[in-house]
Amino acid sequence: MTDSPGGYVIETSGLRKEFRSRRGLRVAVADLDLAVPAGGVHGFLGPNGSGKTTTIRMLLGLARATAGTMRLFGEPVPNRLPAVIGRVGAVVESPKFSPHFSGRQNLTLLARSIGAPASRVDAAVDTVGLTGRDRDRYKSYSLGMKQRLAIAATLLKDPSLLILDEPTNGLDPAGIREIRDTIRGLGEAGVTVLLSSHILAEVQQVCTSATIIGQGRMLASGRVDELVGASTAYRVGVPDPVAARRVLAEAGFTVSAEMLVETDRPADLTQALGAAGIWLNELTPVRRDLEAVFLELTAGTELGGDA
Ligand SMILES: Nc1ncnc2c1ncn2[C@@H]1O[C@H](COP(=O)(O)OP(=O)(O)OP(=O)(O)O)[C@@H](O)[C@H]1O
Repeated sequence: MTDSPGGYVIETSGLRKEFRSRRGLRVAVADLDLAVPAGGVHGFLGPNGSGKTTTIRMLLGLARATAGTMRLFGEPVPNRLPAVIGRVGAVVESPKFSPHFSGRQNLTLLARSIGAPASRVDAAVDTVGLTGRDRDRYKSYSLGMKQRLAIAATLLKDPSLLILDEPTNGLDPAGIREIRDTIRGLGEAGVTVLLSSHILAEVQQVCTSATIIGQGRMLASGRVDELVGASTAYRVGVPDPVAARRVLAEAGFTVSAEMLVETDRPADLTQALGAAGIWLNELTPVRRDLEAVFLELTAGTELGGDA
């Protein structure tokens, strides 16, 4: 739940971060307006170096913004961070667990140190699917299990916002799937999750909404189905593709080699063909996946430049 009047759990406005070094000024985040709605899993997507970690670090008070404003649960941060941080769980860097203790022992120690009830350990272990392996030593865990334990650690304080920075980095497909299932479960349980990632397929499967950034700037934001559906291509099947291609070109449509036409006016397409006496035997919408949208939007933004 959120106290924010706009219903957003995370809001930034004109957020900017500059790094100064001997090599000059590097703008890591520029004029970023982020709005993460309450509930569900929100993807925070961008190529390497696009400013995701820097944004998250600013939200958590780990880095100072050069300009702009930020709110968590409607409260301005970093000023009011102490008032809201108890409701925020975050996995930004690899947490330090003791390798010789079991996952459960690590969690129990942590729960004690933050004053969380011991009963939360059971709930956290269960939520991340570590039940049955929780009494094994941490050092025997796979990378995926270690990452799930890191998420379990953030759940000890029963957060309503969970911020995960590239939680599947370095995991194999099975590990990625485990984390994905865990995150999906958390979203379904009513936790708002900000999931930073550059793995598109995973985000598309788990996120309800997403923000795409490139070179620290917002490129697109909205519900995943809207982002993906913003552009729909149609596969056109006709008995005479050569004639159809000519008619469609004259009507102002661009037709790909595979007879795909990108348009939001399929009725105009059928009308143009029908008027020329060409009747369709197929008109299939082909939705792009998030990866295609992402690659298109972020083309040329992979290399962070010095300003
Ligand atoms: N402490 C720092 N000093 C100087 N430059 C920095 C610092 N931290 C980040 N940067 C630069 O800011 C830009 C954004 O980096 P950031 O780590 O936020 O990107 P990211 O989207 O999280 O990337 P990745 O997916 O690789 O983790 C990069 O160009 C990076 O080199």
